[in-house]
Amino acid sequence: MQTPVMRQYFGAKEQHPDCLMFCRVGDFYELFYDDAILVARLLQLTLTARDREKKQPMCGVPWHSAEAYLQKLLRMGYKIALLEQVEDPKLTKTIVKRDVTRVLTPGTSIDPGMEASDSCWLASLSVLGKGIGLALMDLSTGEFRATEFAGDGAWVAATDELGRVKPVELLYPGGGLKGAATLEFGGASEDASGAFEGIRTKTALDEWVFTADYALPMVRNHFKVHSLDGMGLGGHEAAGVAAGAMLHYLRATKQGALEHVDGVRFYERSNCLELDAVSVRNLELVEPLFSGETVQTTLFYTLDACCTPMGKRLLRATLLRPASGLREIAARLEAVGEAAGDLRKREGLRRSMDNVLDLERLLGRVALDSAGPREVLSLAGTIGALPGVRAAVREFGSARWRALAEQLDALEDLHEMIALAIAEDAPVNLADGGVIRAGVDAELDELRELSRSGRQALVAIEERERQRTGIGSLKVRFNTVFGYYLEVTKANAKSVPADYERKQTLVNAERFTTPELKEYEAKILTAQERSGEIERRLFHELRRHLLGGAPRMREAARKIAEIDLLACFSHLAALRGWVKPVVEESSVLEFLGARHPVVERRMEESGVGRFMPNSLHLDAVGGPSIALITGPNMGGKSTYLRQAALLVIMAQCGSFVPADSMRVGLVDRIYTRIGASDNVARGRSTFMVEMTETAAILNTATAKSLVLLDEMGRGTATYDGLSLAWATVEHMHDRIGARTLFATHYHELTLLAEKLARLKNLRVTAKETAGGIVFLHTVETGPASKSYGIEVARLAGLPAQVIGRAREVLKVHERAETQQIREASAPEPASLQMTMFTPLSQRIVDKLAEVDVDEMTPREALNLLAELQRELKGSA
Ligand SMILES: Nc1ncnc2c1ncn2[C@@H]1O[C@H](COP(=O)(O)OP(=O)(O)OP(=O)(O)O)[C@@H](O)[C@H]1O
Repeated sequence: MQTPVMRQYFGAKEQHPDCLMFCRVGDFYELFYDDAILVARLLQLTLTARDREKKQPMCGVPWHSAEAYLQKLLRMGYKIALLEQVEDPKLTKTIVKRDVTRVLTPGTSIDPGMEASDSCWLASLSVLGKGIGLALMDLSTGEFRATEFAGDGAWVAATDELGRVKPVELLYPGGGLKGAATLEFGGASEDASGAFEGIRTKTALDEWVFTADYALPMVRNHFKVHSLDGMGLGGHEAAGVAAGAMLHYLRATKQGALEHVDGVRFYERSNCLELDAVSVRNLELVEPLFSGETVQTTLFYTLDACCTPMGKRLLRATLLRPASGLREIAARLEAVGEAAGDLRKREGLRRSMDNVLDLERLLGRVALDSAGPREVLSLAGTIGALPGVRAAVREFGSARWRALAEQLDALEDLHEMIALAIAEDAPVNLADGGVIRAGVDAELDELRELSRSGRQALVAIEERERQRTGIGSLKVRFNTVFGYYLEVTKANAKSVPADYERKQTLVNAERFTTPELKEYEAKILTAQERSGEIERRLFHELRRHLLGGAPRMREAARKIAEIDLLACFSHLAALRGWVKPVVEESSVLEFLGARHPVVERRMEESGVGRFMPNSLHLDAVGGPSIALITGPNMGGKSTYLRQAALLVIMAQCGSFVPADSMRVGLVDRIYTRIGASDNVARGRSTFMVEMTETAAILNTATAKSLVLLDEMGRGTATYDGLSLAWATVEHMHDRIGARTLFATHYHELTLLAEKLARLKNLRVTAKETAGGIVFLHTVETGPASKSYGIEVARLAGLPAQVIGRAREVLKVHERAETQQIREASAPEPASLQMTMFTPLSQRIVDKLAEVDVDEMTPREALNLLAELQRELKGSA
């Protein structure tokens, strides 16, 4: 038979089938059945059972230390429902009522171990007609935004955005995303579904949640507006629906009133220098290429000199979405230049932010009702620093600094509100008392006086009783179970007067009370209880008032982030001697004496070597638009390619760059096809991944894009790879005209320079010395010499005859190949196929050369003939 608790448990489990049910029983959270088996294994807890037959497995964690266990499970991607006792067990005669008071999910719970610079995104994806809506929320800061994708590439663009943002949890319509995608977007869905694999927690919601009729009013009601136009969501129904479904989910999981979520912003992905998920990963903008590697390889790490968590988060977001407007970039660069040039003012500004803590997250904690008195004091401390920041910004004269000083609300009234209400030495927990300042509430002051005098009276009683009984060690003590008592050691128990009433006997001591003590106890405890109530009421009133100012605090946080980011860029520019890039409306990409910011810094830190500066000049109109880079392995080709992209990203973010000079015409999008991907784990071959990425580039790059292609074609047979690389370069040159850097091992491609007017050959240089090849890492004009392989072999000690013979063979091959390729690069594509590579005929020739005709029977000769013919036909 089921016990009442189990009945409650099953009822709750039925409503939250996808959650681990943590059921509060006394001082424990208990888990039952499959949940218990799973959690015991995951958290290494002891599995017990409710019954003798062990048919009802269970395990539990102490309630007061549950937090750490919950966080562990959330990090693993699980969802948890808390089935709490919702009435005081002391006040009920029957079974205590239990309800699910909160559902914790990876996207809705705030991980205290989260880095300040990290965001924890909950994503919601809607499909409405041909449009896809995406909403994103970071509950810890209240950041809420939405966007929309339409047209043929919608599905790919949406999944790409998910790949960039990397949400921890995704909400989607229960009918299944893949189904919806196939329905609406045909073949694209196959690829797109891959992007979801990286998201650990996927939560399907009923499809009606994602309808306009339900979801749009949800948004309007939450923000108390009549129309969504004001938030930029007018005309973007799919985005609005995604946002509404998310609010539904937050309500269903009982996340509270969410006062800090005070608006949802519509954003356009195309309003910035576009970086797809592949490039973000390849360029290691915010995360190392392979998880587990050190973060020091990321651009974010190299550029993070921010003073505040808001600044760090904005830096990260900015690297993922660099600006694409000249005016915006110019304004930032001007501000950075001014602050970089004035050490005193710049340091003044950075120091002014020393006491600025995580304003957004503190506000988030206040809104989610998890902030204690100390955190409210931290909030006050942070707000109190704002006037100083504003004054420091006012020192500067450029337009952006002036605008920021103007717009930064120093929130003096909110600071005063907290400072007047909360005691400076307030405890961590509200329940400990002493939170509200004296003078705020007359009744509270009176009650405090009462309990203070009560306690004084107890001291007096202790002193008097010691005199009276002659027991020097007699003490008045308190504990929550027995209240106040007189404690006397066992040895002295015989000296206790008759009017003492025994309360409790311990091993070494006896505890007593007296009518007088009882009277004081009642007084003190009532006063304390009452003042606790008043403190709670006042604290919650303060919280409500503060939340009234939430939109202003969030706005101030945004301004601080901008100020901090500009200060960070200025600091790096000055410290590292970086220069201001010229960002213009042209088709040029030019840098002189430039360095890879991450590699250079790592070399400096390790004290090994020095980064060799290098230069580049490309011009999509008129000048060379494609640089073909050849040279030995380890020569620095990849570094050179990435460096070009990183400098463009930095410049368009508004940062100075590590170069003697740099000029760049606005780039609309950066494409990268770099090295072997680790997508193989997802079951697609390296070559397939490579070609998919190349296809995306060839289909969507424009004359304003920057394209990096590194070792294209390596994943397949040499001839296939070379042909594809060859055709790709031609297409980039003739049809797209994007500024392109193409690093390759196919030496044959360098001959393309004779045919393509806007292609130039560059080589990374190396020098042969007695001790081996020394990489100079300089980039020069011209194709690389081909014989590095043979040189390496010589240094490795291959016999001189072999090296000599290899040189001869190489020469013959080079001569023949050059001739063939020249012929192949003539316009007719058919001749390219036939003359350049003849692998099949080569195989037939090889086979014929192998046979000894004298040893063959006529039958064998005929068989061979048939076999060769089959091969010929099979390949036709
Ligand atoms: N300009 C430079 N100055 C100093 N060191 C450099 C420079 N460029 C690259 N390096 C260093 O040389 C090494 C090889 O660079 P990189 O990986 O770019 O070579 P690669 O030519 O792409 O090699 P592979 O063809 O094997 O991929 C790296 O460790 C890098 O730190």
